[in-house]
Amino acid sequence: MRYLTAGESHGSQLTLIVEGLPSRLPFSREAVDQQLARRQKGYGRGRRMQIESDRVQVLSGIRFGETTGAPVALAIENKDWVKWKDVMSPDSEGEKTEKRRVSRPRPGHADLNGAIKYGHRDMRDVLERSSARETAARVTAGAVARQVLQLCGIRVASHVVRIGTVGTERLDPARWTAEEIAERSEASPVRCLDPEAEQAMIRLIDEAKQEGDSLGGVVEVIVENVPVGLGSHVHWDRKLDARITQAIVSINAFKGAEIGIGFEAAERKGSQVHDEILWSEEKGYHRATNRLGGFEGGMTTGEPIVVRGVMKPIPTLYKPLNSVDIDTKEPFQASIERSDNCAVPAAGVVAENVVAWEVARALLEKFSSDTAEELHRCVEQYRKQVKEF
Ligand SMILES: Cc1cc2nc3c(=O)[nH]c(=O)nc-3n(C[C@H](O)[C@H](O)[C@H](O)COP(=O)(O)O)c2cc1C
Ligand SMILES: C=C(O[C@@H]1CC(C(=O)O)=C[C@@H](OP(=O)(O)O)[C@H]1O)C(=O)O
Repeated sequence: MRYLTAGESHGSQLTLIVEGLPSRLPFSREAVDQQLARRQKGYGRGRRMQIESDRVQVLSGIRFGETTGAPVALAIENKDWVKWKDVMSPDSEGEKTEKRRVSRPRPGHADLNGAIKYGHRDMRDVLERSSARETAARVTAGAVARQVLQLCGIRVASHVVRIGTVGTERLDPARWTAEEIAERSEASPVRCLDPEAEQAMIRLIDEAKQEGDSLGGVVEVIVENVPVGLGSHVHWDRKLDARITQAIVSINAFKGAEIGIGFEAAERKGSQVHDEILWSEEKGYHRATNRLGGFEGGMTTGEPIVVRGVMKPIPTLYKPLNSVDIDTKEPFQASIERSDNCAVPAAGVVAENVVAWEVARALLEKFSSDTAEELHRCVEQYRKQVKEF
């Protein structure tokens, strides 16, 4: 299974093609729209989110609520486009307008590097595509992938574990199910499970906004009921933990990812890191702990996948940073029209969906899956086989 996205932030729409889905998979447009709506929420978002109301349009590959096995083409309209039609015109006869031309690169964005690399004197040709607007298409891909996961009883959830200096304790996995995490985080404006930390995070976002500053943070994604042995130890690019961390770091503004206790493993002794193996009639093989976040040797262990991603603070600041105009080579202080000042809660939804995609992709690689029924049968049979191993 693979996907491609296309589209600019202020162009007419985002386009997504998903190829390799099983046929006869029930497809719910409402479930995709639900994920899109979740991505638009979260305390700290800017005015653009009041303009957009993302909904998926199905162009091909689905008939009467089921996949046919053909590529699925989907689109999400950019409502803001009506105000940008002349600036974003694809017609060669269209006037290459000076209006909205960008000659002032914003620190922390792709503007300057992209302009130098692709030879653009108008950095709009870079920033339109580098914008995190594109994450709406990636959430759509993840929402489609979740329909594969749902068929196999695999659940995905996420929550915010840090914004700026305010963080929460690690979850006790025995206490929290994916369903509870999803429910509780959804009820919180910052998608945090701890009510005290939630209030402190909100205060921090308000303070940063008043100062014209921005904030980053950390999100955690949990995937439950994953079969043992997704991914592989035999080759670097088949290791699922590596694919998942790449997916996380590919989200705009994400600078790192860790599996399980991640960087904390460096400080601990081996006996405090590795998860002892147990067996019982009821559960089959399982682990006493899940410090390694559901992975050994690039393969799933059957314990929940636990992955965290760190997001840098939003680079566009109302408090201006120094930069250099590429026309005059003169220094200037960046001024802005609108921006998010914290997008960590929204980015958590993106993280959740890119992880869902990678898990579904690994599932379809492992199991025979021309039809949804075939995939379901193979997964069930394998789960039985694992228990009898
Ligand atoms: C959901 C989401 C919303 C974002 N919103 C903004 C924004 O409003 N303003 C901004 O400057 N950056 C925003 N960003 C971050 C930039 O897109 C990102 O920092 C930039 O494209 C440069 O990429 P890099 O940080 O990965 O190097 C957002 C990121 C995400 C994931
Ligand atoms: C449009 C979205 O996020 C945008 C991501 C973004 C950036 O620079 O990444 C900048 C802002 O866009 P604009 O400059 O149009 O206000 C955000 O609103 C979205 O998440 O759908």
